[in-house]
Formats: sequence, structure tokens, C-alpha cells
Amino acid sequence: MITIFNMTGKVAVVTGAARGLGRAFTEALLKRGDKVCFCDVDNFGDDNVQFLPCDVRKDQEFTDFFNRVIQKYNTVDIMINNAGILNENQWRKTVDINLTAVIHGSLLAMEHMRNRSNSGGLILNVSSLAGVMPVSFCPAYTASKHGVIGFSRSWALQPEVRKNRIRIACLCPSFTDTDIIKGTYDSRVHGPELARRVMNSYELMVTDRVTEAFLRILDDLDNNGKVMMVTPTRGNDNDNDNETEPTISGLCRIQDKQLLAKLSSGDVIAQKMKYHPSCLAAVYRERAKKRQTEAENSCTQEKNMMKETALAELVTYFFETRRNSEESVVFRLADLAYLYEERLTQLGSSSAQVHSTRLRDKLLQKMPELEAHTKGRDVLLMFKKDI
Ligand SMILES: NC(=O)c1ccc[n+]([C@@H]2O[C@H](COP(=O)([O-])OP(=O)(O)OC[C@H]3O[C@@H](n4cnc5c(N)ncnc54)[C@H](O)[C@@H]3O)[C@@H](O)[C@H]2O)c1
Ligand SMILES: CCCCC/C=C\C=C\[C@H](O)C/C=C\C/C=C\CCCC(=O)O
Repeated sequence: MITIFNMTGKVAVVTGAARGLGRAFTEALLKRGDKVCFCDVDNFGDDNVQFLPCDVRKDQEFTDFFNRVIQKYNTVDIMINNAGILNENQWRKTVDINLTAVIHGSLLAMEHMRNRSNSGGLILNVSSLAGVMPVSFCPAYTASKHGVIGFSRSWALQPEVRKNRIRIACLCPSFTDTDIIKGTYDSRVHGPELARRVMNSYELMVTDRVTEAFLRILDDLDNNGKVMMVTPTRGNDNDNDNETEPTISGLCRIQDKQLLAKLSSGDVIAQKMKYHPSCLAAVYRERAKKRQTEAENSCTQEKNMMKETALAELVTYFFETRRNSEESVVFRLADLAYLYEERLTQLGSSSAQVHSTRLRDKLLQKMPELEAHTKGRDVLLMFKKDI
């Protein structure tokens, strides 16, 4: 399904917007007061909204649709490749919609934006947190979402794209309350039970949370090549401070009250002083400090993500071992800590020292059906029902 909308002098295309995130993105844009006209399989009988059908998997249908948008509005400023499914039983279809159609949609948009006298444009591809980490229960989906990021970041580096002021970015939400996570999982993922458990261990986001990030990346003129992760607990990743010159807000942060007072009274000398070397140096120092803090935060987020991945893999290991064993199984905490540490190192964590008591607590929290027992110097973990 495709949505077209026209927003205050701009035209955008959103794929797969009949429901879920695409619909939420469209509604957010409508709320901003833009006039909207869009297409889908259903027909919305509203003055501002119109749906027409399009299956992005069908090359000709997608191309024809895109050309119709241009015929009608003369231009496309924003292309949002959002349509997606998760079905490991139909992995080819999953890759066709999640990756091939995203490539197709991006190329259609790029081709058009390249030829529009340097007005540029934005291509926003919806990936997933599964685009930046392994997810054992849906490898094809995960591959498609990794592909979206690889494709988008690679194009973002192209001098041709930059020269034409085209920006390509990705949005990577964590689990969000839409239809894709509902329904039966048995035929859609590998190991539905574990998948459900993993999903339940994450806090589910409401679509508003993702829309908020969507609007931020939309308004960010420095978003070429950005990959914005959206999770319930963290801020949006890669939110850079895009100041290209010292601003009043920069001066506020360094508390240069004298200069600020002069600036706000329109003092012409002060206006020039704003660019005085010592003022500039202070603003730049302050900005460098802020960037360092941001880099440190982002590093912590990356480490947390690695820990989450390694832990999730241990959980999988527990259940797989139990499933494949006829007898009860017992795990030595020391062995688990070793595996966990090894995995963290493989994932690129530089300081992978593991606190085993903390690991034990985390495992017990993730798997309430386990119990810990001390035997001599060993701590053993086992399934309660096996005891
Ligand atoms: N909900 C989540 O947890 C989550 C998390 C990360 C990323 N995502 C991604 O967000 C995007 C939107 O998903 P959602 O959560 O809103 O799911 P959703 O199932 O509610 O919406 C997906 C939309 O895509 C449409 N669609 C499917 N195949 C299509 C096709 N061939 N052509 C045109 N439209 C098609 C569907 O009809 C539907 O309207 C997807 O790319 C999904 O992978 C979702
Ligand atoms: C119970 C079945 C879950 C089905 C989920 C369906 C769709 C989800 C789509 C999202 O794009 C997935 C979003 C985030 C997944 C990212 C990480 C999961 C980490 C898994 C782990 O911790 O092992």
C-alpha cells in the first residue's frame, strides 16, 4: 500500500501506511497542518485523504505509482519506505518487501530528486533494531533490515547524492505496538515460544514514541547517512547538535551573560563580538565537551546493546539445550559467565569483564523458571521443574 501526501509546498510518499507506523507517520504530518492526499488499497472518503492500491513488491506497479505522484504533484520531496512484513516461512516475500522494494523505492526517489535542479530531498527507510543486531527467531527479517541500513548508508556516502542535496537516513524502532507483532507467530518465526519470551522482556513502545523520532529525523537537515534507533528507555541515537556556528543558545550554555545582554539589546559591536576569537573558543570548547559526553553516552548505549544481545543468546542457549536434552540440565554459572564474556568480546566489547553475581541475577530475572543453587564453590542454575 502506498500513501501520497502533499505538505505545505512539499510532496511525500509513504509506503504501507494503511495502518501501523506508516499510518501514524502520515497522521503526524497531517497534524502539522499540511494538506494531504494519499493512496492505498482502501478508500478514505475525506477531502484531505485519498487511498489508492499499490503492492511495492510489484516493480511495474510501484514505478507506475511513483510516476503518477510526479504527474499529479510535479515533484516528490520526501520518500518514506515503510512497508514491511515478518514471515520467516515466506522469507523470499519478506526480503522482497523489506529490502528489494526499499531499494526500488529509494532508486525511484533518487533518480527523481537528482534531476530537480538541486532542491534535494529526503529518503527515509524504515529498518528496525533488528537491523543492527542478530535476532535468532527471525534471520531473514533481520537480514532484510540489516540490508536496508547497508544500502542506505552506502548511498549516503556517494558524492553524487551529496552534491544533489539528497539525504538518505534510516529509522530503527524496537518492538512497537502494531499489527506486525500481533497474530499467530507459529508459522512466522523460528521458535515462537522463545520469540515471545524475548519480546516480552522488552518494553513495548507506542507508535507515538516512534512518530516523535520520525518527526525529529524529518526536520534534521543534517540527517544524511543517519541511523536512528528508537527504544523506550534511551534517547534517539545519533541526535547530533547541528550548530554550524556559535549561537545564542551556545552562549547561554557557557553563561556569557554580559555578551548575551548586549546581543539581546541589539548592540552592533556585541554582534561582532559574538565572533570574537575568545568567545568563539569558549563556545567551541563547550560544544566539544558536549560532543564528548554524547560520544560517551553512545558508547554506553552500544555496550548495553551488546550485553542485551549476549544475554538473549544465553537465554536461547538455555532453552535450546533443555529442549534437545532428554534429561534435566544443569548449568555452571562460571561456564555461563565465560560464554557470555567470550560473546561480548566477539561483539567487539573492549572491556568484557563479567560480574557473575550480576549475570546470575539477570538470568534469573529473564527466566523465572530457573533456580540457583550453591554446591561447594560452584553456583548452579537449573530449571525448577528438573529439581
Ligand atoms: N512494530 C514493530 O515492532 C516494528 C519495529 C521495528 C520496525 N518495524 C518496521 O516498521 C514498518 C511498519 O511496520 P508496522 O509495525 O507499522 O506493521 P504493520 O503490519 O502494522 O504495517 C505494515 C504495513 O505495510 C503494508 N504492506 C505489507 N506488504 C506490503 C506491500 N507488498 N506493498 C505495500 N504495502 C505493504 C501492510 O498492508 C501494512 O499496512 C515495517 O517495515 C516494520 O518492519 C516495526
Ligand atoms: C513473538 C514473536 C515476535 C514477533 C515480532 C514481530 C515483529 C517485530 C519486528 C520488529 O522490527 C522487531 C524489532 C526489534 C527486534 C530487535 C531486537 C530483538 C532482540 C532479540 C534478542 O534480544 O535476542
